[in-house]
Amino acid sequence: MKIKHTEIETEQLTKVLHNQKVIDQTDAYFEGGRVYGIQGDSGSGKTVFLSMLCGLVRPTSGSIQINQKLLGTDIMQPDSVGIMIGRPVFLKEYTGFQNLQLLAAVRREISNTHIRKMMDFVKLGSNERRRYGAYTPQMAQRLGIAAAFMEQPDILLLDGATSELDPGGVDMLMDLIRRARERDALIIISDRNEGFLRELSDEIYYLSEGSLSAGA
Ligand SMILES: Nc1ncnc2c1ncn2[C@@H]1O[C@H](COP(=O)(O)OP(=O)(O)OP(=O)(O)O)[C@@H](O)[C@H]1O
Repeated sequence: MKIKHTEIETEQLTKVLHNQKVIDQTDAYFEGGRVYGIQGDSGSGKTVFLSMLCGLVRPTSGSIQINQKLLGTDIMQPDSVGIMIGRPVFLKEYTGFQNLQLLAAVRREISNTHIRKMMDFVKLGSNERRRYGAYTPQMAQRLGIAAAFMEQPDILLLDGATSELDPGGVDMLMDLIRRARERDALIIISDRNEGFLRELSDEIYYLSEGSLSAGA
């Protein structure tokens, strides 16, 4: 049984891009069992912030600790993380199922049966033989969601995860996020769909001029 309680803490986190402080000396604390919504104008730095939390972008200065381990020094990425940032990237010649199998082969924690169940859950089960290259944008988004959630990660970072989804798809994603919260996952979402963000978030933060502030 998992006893670990997941925590992410940033201290004086700063990212400079093109002489602009996109993130500016930001202190933040996130913990498992909660959903955090990040709002902010286009270009305010939401993607950069989430990309730093999973080790995809290195901070200019300051630190990120995940379960007391320093990201970039003790660990290069979180041990257990599901990420949806930007468009999903998969191999075009492989089917969705084969793409998920490839990802699952890294950790070897889940079986083909589990992957098949996940494909069914995101409503791609009936398209098992279709190559990813022939997927519609909505199918691609659903496969990205399956990839992010299938190993039941401790941390979920979801940036624009509702884009391309129809209302049924948004409901499915909300269901997955709620289940993840129930098993104590730490979830941070940034999304243009404000209703989705407000409905799910335990806490909302606004990112403006490089700083996070608590929202209403
Ligand atoms: N790889 C990069 N190189 C240089 N500048 C970048 C890079 N990525 C982002 N930026 C800049 O950093 C700033 C923040 O971008 P970011 O994509 O994080 O904003 P955002 O809040 O996610 O926007 P949106 O809501 O439109 O997705 C922008 O000014 C952007 O131009």
